Amino acid sequence: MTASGPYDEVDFGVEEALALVNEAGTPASDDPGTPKTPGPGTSGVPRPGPSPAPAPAPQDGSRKDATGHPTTGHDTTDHRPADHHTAEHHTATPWPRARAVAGRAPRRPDTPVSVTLDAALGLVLAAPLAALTDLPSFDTSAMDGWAVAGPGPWSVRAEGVLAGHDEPGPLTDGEAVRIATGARVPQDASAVIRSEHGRTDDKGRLYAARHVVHGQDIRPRGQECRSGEPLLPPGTLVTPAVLGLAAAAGYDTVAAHPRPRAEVLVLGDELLTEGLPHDGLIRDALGPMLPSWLRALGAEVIAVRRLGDDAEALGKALKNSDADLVVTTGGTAAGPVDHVHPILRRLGAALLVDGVKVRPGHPMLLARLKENQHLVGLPGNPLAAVSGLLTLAEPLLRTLAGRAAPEPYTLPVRDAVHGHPHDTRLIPVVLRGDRAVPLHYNGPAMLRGIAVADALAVVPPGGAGPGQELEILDLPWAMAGIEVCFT
Ligand SMILES: Nc1nc2c(c(=O)[nH]1)N[C@H]1C(S)=C(S)[C@@H](COP(=O)(O)OP(=O)(O)OC[C@H]3O[C@@H](n4cnc5c(N)ncnc54)[C@H](O)[C@@H]3O)O[C@H]1N2
Ligand code: MOO
Repeated sequence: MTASGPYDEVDFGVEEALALVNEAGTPASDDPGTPKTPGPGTSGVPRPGPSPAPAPAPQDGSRKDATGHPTTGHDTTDHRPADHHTAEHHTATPWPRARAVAGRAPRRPDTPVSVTLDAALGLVLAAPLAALTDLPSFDTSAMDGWAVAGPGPWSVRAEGVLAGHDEPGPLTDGEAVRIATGARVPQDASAVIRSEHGRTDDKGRLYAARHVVHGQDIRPRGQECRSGEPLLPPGTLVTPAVLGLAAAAGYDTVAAHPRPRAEVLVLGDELLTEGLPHDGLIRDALGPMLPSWLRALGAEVIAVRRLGDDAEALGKALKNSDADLVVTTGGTAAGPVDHVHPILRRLGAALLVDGVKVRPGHPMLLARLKENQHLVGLPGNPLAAVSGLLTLAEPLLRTLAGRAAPEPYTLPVRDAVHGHPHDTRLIPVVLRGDRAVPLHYNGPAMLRGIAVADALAVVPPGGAGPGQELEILDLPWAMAGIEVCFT
C-alpha cells in the first residue's frame, strides 16, 4: 500500500475497503495453519490465495452446532480445561466449549439494584415491569379539534381545554368544546372531531365535514394497560424504548442487574502510549481499544492500568482488585516475561480455560481468582485479543449482567476461507446483502480488517467453501448499538 492509496482518503466506503482488504483478491495474513515461530519474518508474510476449502470433517459422532462444531450440551457442568490429548494443545479447550464455560463461570448475576432511569440504559431488568398506572391514565383526545356530545351541529363552549389542565365540565348533548391532543376528554363526550374535519359558522356552531363515529379519536383510559398489568418480564434489556415505557408507566427507578465492573491491566514493557514506534517499542493498541469495547459489552470499566512486564506489580494488582472481571493483555504465552500463568499459579487461581482451539487467540485463558471474581487473559497480539474478548469476556459479562445469549445465526460466506486443520478460526467480515464477505487483513497482529468489519465469521476446522453457512458474531456497535458507550 502506497501512501497515496485510498486509505489516505478521509471518506472511503465499504466497497473500497472491500476491494482493498477482501481475502480473495489480495495477499493474505499469517498462515493460520502454520505453528507460530516468534521472530522476524513470521508476521504478515504473504501467502497464496485461498485454496478450495474442504467441508469440515466431523470429528466424532456428537451433536454439531450451526458451525459444524461439536456442541457442548452434554458437558454443561464441567469446568475443567479440556482436551488433554494432543501435544500441541495439551489443555486447549474447543472454541464452542470455551464460550460455554465462560458463560457459566459466574454462578449468577449480581444482586439487583435500584437504578434511576437515566442510568439504566443497557442494563437488564431484574424484576418484572408492571404498570404503576392505567395507560392512558385518563380518557384523552388523540387529535386537536373539538370534543362533542350527541349528534351535531354543536354549540361550541367559549373555553377550550388544553393538555395538562383540569378535567373540563361534562358536555351535554349538542355541546362541543375545543380540545388539544393529550387533553382530558370531558365526561359524556361521544367523539372528537379533528380540526380539519369540522367548521364553525358565524354563530359559533360546529358542523362535521364527515360522518362522526362514536368514540373516534378518543383514547380511553387503560387502552394500553391497566395498573398492575405486567408490561415486561425480568431479563429484558433496557433499551431507549424500555426507558420510555417505564417512565410512561410511572417509574423513576427500575430494578436491574448492576453493570459488571471490569479492570484492564495492560502488560508489556514494549508499549508506548503516544507518538510513533521507535527502537523496538510499539504503540499500545489495546489500552485505547478495550475499555470502550468492554463498555459496549455491558461492563463498567473501573480502571485501566499499564503494568509493564512486572510480575510483582501484576500479582499485587490482582490481589488488590475488587473488579468482577480483570482483563489482562499480553503475557499469556510462555516467553521469558510472560507472567500471567506463574502469577495465577502463585495466587492459587483456578484455571477454567487454559488456551482455546481458536485462531487467532489460542493462548487466551479464563481463571477464577476468587469466588465471583474472574480473570480473562487476552493474548497480546491485538486481533488475538479481540478473539479472546468475544470468546471469553463476552459470555462472562453477559451472564454477570443477567442478559440472555443472542440467538445464533449464520450467513453464507461469499468466498472460500482457509481453515486451521484442528482449530476454529474467527475472521473479520463485512455483511453485504445476505452474505458475509471475508476481509483480508486478519492476521493475529492486525487490526486493519476488524476496523472495517461488521462482524466476525466463525470458520470451522478445515475451512469453508464459497456459499457455506458460517456462524456470525456481531460486533456490539454493529448490532442494536444501544449498549455502545464510547465516553
Ligand atoms: N513458542 C511460542 N510462542 C508463541 C506462541 C506459541 O504457541 N508458541 N503463540 C503465539 C501467539 S499465537 C500469541 S497470540 C502470542 C501471545 O503472547 P502473549 O499473550 O504472551 O503476548 P505478548 O508476548 O506479550 O505479545 C504478543 C505480541 O503482541 C504485542 N502486544 C502486546 N501487547 C500489546 C498491546 N497492548 N498493543 C499492541 N501490541 C501488543 C507484543 O508486542 C507482541 O508482538 O504469543 C505467540 N508466541
Ligand atoms: O496468533 Mo495468536 O493465535 O493468539 O495471535
